[in-house]
Amino acid sequence: MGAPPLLELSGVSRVYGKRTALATMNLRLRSGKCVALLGHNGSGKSTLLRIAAGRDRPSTGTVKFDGKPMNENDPAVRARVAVVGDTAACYPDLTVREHLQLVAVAHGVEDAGDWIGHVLADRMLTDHADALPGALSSGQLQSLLLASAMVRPRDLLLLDEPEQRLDPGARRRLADLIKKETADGVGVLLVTHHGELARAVADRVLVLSDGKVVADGHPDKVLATGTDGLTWLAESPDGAR
Ligand SMILES: Nc1ncnc2c1ncn2[C@@H]1O[C@H](COP(=O)(O)OP(=O)(O)OP(=O)(O)O)[C@@H](O)[C@H]1O
Repeated sequence: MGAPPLLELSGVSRVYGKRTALATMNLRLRSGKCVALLGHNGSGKSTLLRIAAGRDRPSTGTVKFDGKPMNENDPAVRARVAVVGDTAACYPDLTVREHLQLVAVAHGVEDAGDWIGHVLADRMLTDHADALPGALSSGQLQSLLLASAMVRPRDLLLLDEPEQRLDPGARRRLADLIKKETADGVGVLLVTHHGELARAVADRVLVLSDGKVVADGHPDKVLATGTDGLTWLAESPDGAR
């Protein structure tokens, strides 16, 4: 029997009161692959990502990480799953470098100094290494969140709109980062509003609309070029290409 998928959602749905945020769906992610989730505001992308991270429980269905039920509180899960969310959780009195040192220490990474230096340079934060979060621009803060995920071990990387607030150059570096992650064998689940980013990095794209999967396949099949650049098929009223 082959290895189980890194992440497997089976029959997962999420209902809040009377609202179905996520209709029943299945998703498998293998190591070294990137699945991108696209869709309008409120279509259920972040709900799915939170469930995948074990931060929220599905109303139905199961979530397995490496063949075992996903449990965010399991130390093995916390050691192997990195999440870059949409909220900037920084300590106001720790510098950029101290944040990265803290994450490295918390995850048992020894002698992280050189690697932290590399990550700082990679995210264009070297000149801001000694700055407090309050002195960073919003794009630099987003880069710090990404850098925090890079200084710790990970087999699964969950990214919720990581392109937010990044300029085109920083978005290109983000695409390079995601491609390097998958090349290193990390499985990446990417929530994004950016079709170009999804096309650049994803092996598969899922489009959600009102909590339902309305398109699923290779980026070239799912993503079409619209008047304002890449858009997704489901955006056209009749779903036609
Ligand atoms: N804790 C909650 N309680 C009630 N409803 C919620 C909760 N979280 C999300 N929802 C609802 O579930 C639906 C899906 O929300 P979700 O945040 O997953 O959308 P999204 O696709 O990530 O949107 P965006 O692109 O705006 O980030 C929305 O209608 C939202 O209002």
